[in-house]
Amino acid sequence: MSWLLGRNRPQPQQDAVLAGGSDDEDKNVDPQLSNAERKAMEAYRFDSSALERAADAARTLERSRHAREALELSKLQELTRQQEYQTKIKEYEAHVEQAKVEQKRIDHEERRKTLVEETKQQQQRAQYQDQLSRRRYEDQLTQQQRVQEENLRKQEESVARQEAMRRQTIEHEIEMKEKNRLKLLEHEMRVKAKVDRENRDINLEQIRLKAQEHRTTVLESIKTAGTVIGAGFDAMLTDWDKVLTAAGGLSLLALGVYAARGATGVTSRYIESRIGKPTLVGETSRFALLDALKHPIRYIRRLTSKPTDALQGVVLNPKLEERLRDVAIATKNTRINRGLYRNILMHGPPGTGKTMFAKKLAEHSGMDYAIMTGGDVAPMGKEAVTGIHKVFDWSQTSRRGLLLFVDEADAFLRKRSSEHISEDLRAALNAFLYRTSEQNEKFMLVLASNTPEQFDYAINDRLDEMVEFTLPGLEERERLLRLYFDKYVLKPAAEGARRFKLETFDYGATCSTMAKVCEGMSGREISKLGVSWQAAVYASENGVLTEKMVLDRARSAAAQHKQKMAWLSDHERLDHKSVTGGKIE
Ligand SMILES: Nc1ncnc2c1ncn2[C@@H]1O[C@H](COP(=O)(O)OP(=O)(O)OP(=O)(O)O)[C@@H](O)[C@H]1O
Repeated sequence: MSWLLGRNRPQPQQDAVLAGGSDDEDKNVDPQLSNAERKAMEAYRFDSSALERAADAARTLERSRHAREALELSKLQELTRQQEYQTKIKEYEAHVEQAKVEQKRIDHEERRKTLVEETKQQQQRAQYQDQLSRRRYEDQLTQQQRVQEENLRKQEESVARQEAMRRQTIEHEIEMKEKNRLKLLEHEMRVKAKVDRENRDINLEQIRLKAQEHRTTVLESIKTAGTVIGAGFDAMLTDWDKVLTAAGGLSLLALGVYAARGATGVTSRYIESRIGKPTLVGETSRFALLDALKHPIRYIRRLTSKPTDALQGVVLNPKLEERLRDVAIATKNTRINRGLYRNILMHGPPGTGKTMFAKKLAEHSGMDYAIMTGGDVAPMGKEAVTGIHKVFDWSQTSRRGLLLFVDEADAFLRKRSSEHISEDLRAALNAFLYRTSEQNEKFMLVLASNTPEQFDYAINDRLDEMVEFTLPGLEERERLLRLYFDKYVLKPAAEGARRFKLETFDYGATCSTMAKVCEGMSGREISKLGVSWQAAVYASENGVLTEKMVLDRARSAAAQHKQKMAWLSDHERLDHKSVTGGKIE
């Protein structure tokens, strides 16, 4: 419609029209008027030229052939523009809706976060409250414990004071009694002395009479005996037959005595070589005839005893236990099948259970065992060879099969090339080698040594199995401590032994603590610790073994062990590494 109102017309023309108009108007304005009055008048003036132009245009349009189409077109354009506006409005509304949804989502998210945060804070608050209450409870417990300990201490002190008082009273009583007794004795002696003094003459007379009587009796007896023997001799010497008979009888009696003595010696020597224990054998489970007569019940019990577990009461590391179990099974089957026994070497630090296992092995396999010590061979000198042969002869006669355990075997089975070995020892070694050159179905040889590197090579050559016994590790120490705590403390306490009571504490935990303390100690040292707990109870005043006493003994044993290790000379450290299990502290 702008073209209709002439807005799109070129500006100069319009300006010209406006200017023209203005000129005409200026002509109509009174020249007498001031500028201000003129301006005020212009404000009320109406420019009708635009309306006139519009009317002209409308007339021109009415006259135009395309007026109708132009109007329709302009209407259409107007409609289109309105629709565009509507679309934009709708888009805008959609945007607004979306913004609202987004806002809602953000609000929801915010609320959720707030909720999570609040929950977290509540949890933290609850945890903190919980911690506080726990701490309060622990504090209460500690306080109670302290009070209890204090009470206990006071009670103990009071008991100790009472005990001291009681002891003082008893001592005082004893002292008084002793004094009274001495006074009484003195009085009695004094009275007796007085009486004696008064009766001295009578007593002397009595003694004199008794002595005279005794002398007369003796003289009478001698006189009678002399008369009888003299008469006998007189009768015998006058009769020669009686003399000859007496001489013959005496000679026969002497002969009988000597013959009997000789025969007994020969028989006993024969019996000893067959069944008697050789001097080199220190300990044996084999019963001699005499032992069977002396202890028949023990003998019968042993005959009827069932084989035990070879590792019962022996605590070793699991791998070694497994290996020894194999050895035990093999040995038992060898005995059952009358096979050839294998020779075993057990080496390792002292007190690690070598002898113990050897005995158990024999019991488990149903064999007898005999223990000899290598150190006993050297002092026998020239007799050593005979001694060794006796041991092997005796071993051959065992019906059940014999496990011959040679402890400290290195003492006489050392290298022949060594300068330290004497002639007698060399001969003993040769005898030993001779008797063990072949494997045997009568006896099993088990050698034990702390220093097997000293063995003669010929001995090494005879070994079928070598087993190393090591010092117990932490786990084994704990098992050993439990074993010996049970054996030496719990059992006697449970059996109600007199003056043997045990305080209640966590025994398992105490054993674990001690296992750490007793580092480096051998099985023997730990078993001795068990005995020392018993000694502690017997030495205590009230006969109660407390946890503190148990731990104190363990600490003391560990300190002693350290001291022993420190005493090892350099020579021992180098030569006897196996004494310390390779560990030198
Ligand atoms: N592994 C172990 N398990 C249980 N007890 C043990 C063990 N080792 C040693 N003992 C205890 O120590 C004692 C001595 O052990 P044993 O005589 O067997 O040691 P060893 O190795 O033969 O020592 P040594 O080389 O000095 O002859 C045993 O009687 C036992 O009480």
